[in-house]
Amino acid sequence: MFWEIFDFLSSKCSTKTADWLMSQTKHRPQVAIICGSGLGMLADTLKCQDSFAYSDIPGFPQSTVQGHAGRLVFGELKGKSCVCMQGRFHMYEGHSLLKTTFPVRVFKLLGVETLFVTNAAGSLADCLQPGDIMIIKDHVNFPGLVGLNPLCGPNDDKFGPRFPAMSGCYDKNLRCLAMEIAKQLGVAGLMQEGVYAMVGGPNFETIAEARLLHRLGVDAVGMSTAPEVVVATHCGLRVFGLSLITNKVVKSYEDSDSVNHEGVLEVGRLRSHTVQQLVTELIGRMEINNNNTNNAA
Ligand SMILES: O=P(O)(O)O[C@H]1O[C@H](CO)[C@@H](O)[C@H]1O
Ligand code: HPA
Repeated sequence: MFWEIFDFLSSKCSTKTADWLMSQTKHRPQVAIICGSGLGMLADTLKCQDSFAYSDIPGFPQSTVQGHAGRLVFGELKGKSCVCMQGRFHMYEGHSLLKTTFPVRVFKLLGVETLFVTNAAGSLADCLQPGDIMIIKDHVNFPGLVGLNPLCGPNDDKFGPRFPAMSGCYDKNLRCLAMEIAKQLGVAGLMQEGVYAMVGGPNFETIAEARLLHRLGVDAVGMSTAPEVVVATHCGLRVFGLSLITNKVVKSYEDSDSVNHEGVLEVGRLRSHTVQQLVTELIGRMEINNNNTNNAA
């Protein structure tokens, strides 16, 4: 009974939010971008902007983390209609996973076909340095593996199947195109593909946890992204993801370094221009399949 009411309300709520947004803006986005910590400037490149504070959007959660402004910005980038979240929601803020991923379903209802996710992450791989940009090839959803998954509860068949496949959830063609663009921009030296892992946060990892993640084959770790990608893949969106490496995760008891959120935001500011260039070029050059038939509407 609880789940039925919960499911009914969340599905109704995303429709209400999408309808409200469509009544407030003429933009009909094909691409949605979620900005990670310190990467909110991606929204500044959009032309002909319409923007809304999350607090003014019916049903939208609120951002509480520094570096996440809490604005939804519509506009155009290289001739493509886009919507950009300047600020995402994290499980550690106390949002349910359904709330955390709520905007993704709203995007689906708006007609979005491709989701760009960006995040700040700590590197475990020795070859990834602060300032490098990792194209996400795959993820390990640690909360999801123990049942903290936004798709738990009754399945909403309007959005997707009960048991969605997650292999190949980061689109291969977009990953290849991104690498090609990086070469043309002369920043290929900063870029490589890797595996992102989501942990619950909000504390950064202990040394033992860092060593465990490293041994498991994780290249970069953060506290977001996987739930958004799971929900996007469930409802048939194409996904492209970038992690900006903001720090090395401490893996040695001899190492006196320690990570903090200010430092994470600072690297975001330093690399903002490159991330912006990559995302803009990729959006400009990618083909839109228009396969969002919007069955969920
Ligand atoms: O994943 P994003 O939102 O980019 O932020 C990352 O940076 C914050 C920690 O500094 C955490 O929220 C972590 O997930
Ligand atoms: N760990 C987890 N999340 C993060 C990190 C990290 O080292 N850096 C940025 N977000």
